[in-house]
Amino acid sequence: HWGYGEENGPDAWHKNYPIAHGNRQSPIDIVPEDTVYDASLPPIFVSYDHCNSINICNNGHSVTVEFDDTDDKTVIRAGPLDNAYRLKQFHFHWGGKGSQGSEHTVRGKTYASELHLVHWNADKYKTFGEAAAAPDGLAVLGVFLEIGDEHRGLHKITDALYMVKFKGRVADFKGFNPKCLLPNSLHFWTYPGSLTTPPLHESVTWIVLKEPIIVSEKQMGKFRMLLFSGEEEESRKCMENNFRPPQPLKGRKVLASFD
Ligand SMILES: COc1cc(C[n+]2ccc3cc(OS(N)(=O)=O)ccc3c2)cc(OC)c1OC
Ligand SMILES: [Zn+2]
Repeated sequence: HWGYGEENGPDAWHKNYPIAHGNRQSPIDIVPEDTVYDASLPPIFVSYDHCNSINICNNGHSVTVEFDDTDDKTVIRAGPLDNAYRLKQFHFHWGGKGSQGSEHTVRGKTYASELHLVHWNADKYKTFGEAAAAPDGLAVLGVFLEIGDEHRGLHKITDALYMVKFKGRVADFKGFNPKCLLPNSLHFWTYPGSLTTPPLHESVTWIVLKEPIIVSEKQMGKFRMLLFSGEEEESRKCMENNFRPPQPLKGRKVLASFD
C-alpha cells in the first residue's frame, strides 16, 4: 500500500497511479516573480459560519476532520471558482523535527506544515467521489503553518490527537469551525493541479494563501505523536514527513490575486 516510506513513498506511487507523471500534478514550487497578477480575479469568499465538524480520524496518512457536506452550509466561492464548493474535510501535512513539512514551497522555501481544506463542486456533481474524478470537481485551500507563538485555534485539534493516535481510529469531534485556522489576509495564488496523495486525481483547483498562520513547535510536536501504524502492528512509526515534494509545472500558469 502507498505511504511515505523508502519503498512505498512518492517516487514509487507512479507504479500503481501512473497519473503521478501527468501534466497537472501537485504540489508545485510557487515562484512569486513568475506568477501573473490577475486584477480581474475576485477575492475568495469563505462562508464557514454554520460549520459543523463531525469527527477526527487517523487514516494512516494524515489526521483529518470530516464535515457534514449534505447541504451548502460550509462553502467557498468566487476567486477562481465558477461554483460554490462544499467543505468535505481538512487535514495536514508536516515534517520531522523543525525541518520541512509543507507540500507547496515558495521559491524553494518549505514551511513546517500545510493545512488542506478540501471542497467539492456540489453545484455540478452529486458526490465527492464523482467530483474527485472531474477536472473542475475539487478546490483545496492550502494554508502554510510557520513555527512561532502558539495558535489558539489549533489547540482544540492538538488536544484531540491523543484520541486518534493509531491508524484507523475515529473520534467524535463536533462543532469545530476551521475559520479560526485562516490567516488575516486571503491573498492567494491559484493554479490547476491534483490531489497530492493517491489516487492523485487531476481534479483540484488549488488556492494557496500567501500569509502563513503561526503555530508553536510544541503544537507541531503533538502531530508527531500520531502513528502511521495501527494498534495491532508491532512496528510503531511516528506520523511525520507525510508530504509529497513539488512536481513539474509543465507549462502551467500560476495566477496571483494580489500585486
Ligand atoms: C468519500 O469518498 C471518497 C473519499 C476519498 C478520500 N480521499 C482520498 C485522498 C485524498 C487526497 C487529498 O489530497 S490533498 N492532499 O491534495 O488534499 C484530499 C482528499 C482526499 C480524500 C477519496 C475518494 O475518491 C478519490 C472518494 O470517493 C470514492
Ligand atoms: Zn493534503
